[in-house]
Amino acid sequence: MSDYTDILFEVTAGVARITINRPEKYNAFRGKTCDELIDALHKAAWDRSIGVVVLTGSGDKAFCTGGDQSAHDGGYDGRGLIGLPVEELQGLIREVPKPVIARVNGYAIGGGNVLVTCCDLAIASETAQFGQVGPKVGSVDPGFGTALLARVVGEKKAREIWFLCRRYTAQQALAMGLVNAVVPAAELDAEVDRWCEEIMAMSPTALAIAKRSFNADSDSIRGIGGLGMQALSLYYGTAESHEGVAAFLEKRKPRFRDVGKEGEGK
Ligand SMILES: CC(C)(COP(=O)(O)OP(=O)(O)OC[C@H]1O[C@@H](n2cnc3c(N)ncnc32)[C@H](O)[C@@H]1OP(=O)(O)O)[C@@H](O)C(=O)NCCC(=O)NCCSC(=O)CCC(=O)c1ccccc1C(=O)O
Repeated sequence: MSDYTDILFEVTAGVARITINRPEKYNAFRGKTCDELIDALHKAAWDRSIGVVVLTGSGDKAFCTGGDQSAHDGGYDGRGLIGLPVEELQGLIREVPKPVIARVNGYAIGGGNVLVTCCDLAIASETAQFGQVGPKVGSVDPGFGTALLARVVGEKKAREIWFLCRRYTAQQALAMGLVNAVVPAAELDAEVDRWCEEIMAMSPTALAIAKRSFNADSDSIRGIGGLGMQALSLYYGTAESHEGVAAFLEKRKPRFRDVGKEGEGK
């Protein structure tokens, strides 16, 4: 695969930059977007001339806002259990044997926030906003999105993020350890370049070993994610989940408690 439609892929001075290029959808991903991201990450992973991967979104509104709700009809439009190979994508960000930096240029919401969580490092513009919205739109990311987030920001904060679906500023994300640095929007690229240059001066093998050893401690979460996706595919078939997607698309508040009785937690 090389003729990408949903992403951009460029390599400069050992840095692979992968950009989700769907600004009209606030860089939400559909099945094809995930497949292209997976393909580009594989390329970057095994090219020895590449030392760092930068993941970002195009434009200045959004880094990524998760699954494309307009491509969601009781499941998304691609392959896998829920029509989006997100667990493969998230796992691959962790498997790439070099640092992956999230360059967060705007909203990192839902699955976008999960991508930030999975990246090794994250650098945000002052205008970035973070949060999970699953319980508001009839979804959840029950793997790295929950359990790894808890490792990153702490159990109480992660539960707050998921249970209340609030939005957090870049400074709040910095304070909770979700990002490494916050800079004015105009300085984002220069800051990311600085971090990449420093990394490029390091031993690639030492970095790869360090990354894998960090991962070893949290790799069991991948199994939880697989189990969770199996449950999510059943949840997507319920009236409760359909109500969340419909409410988002119709720009109204969801009425979860008025719909069918299939789900738990009523
Ligand atoms: C991102 C917002 C907070 C922006 O809010 P606001 O500034 O008020 O602008 P809006 O008018 O809401 O949006 C502008 C414009 O963009 C469109 N848009 C935004 N996000 C999406 C999206 N995800 N899909 C499709 N379109 C989107 C929006 O419709 C507007 O278009 P107009 O044509 O101008 O009307 C806000 O938009 C927001 O909260 N978006 C919700 C994003 C969302 O629902 N994401 C999916 C979340 S599901 C989840 O979190 C589960 C977690 C997960 O990771 C996962 C796991 C397994 C499978 C899938 C997922 C997954 O992410 O879906």
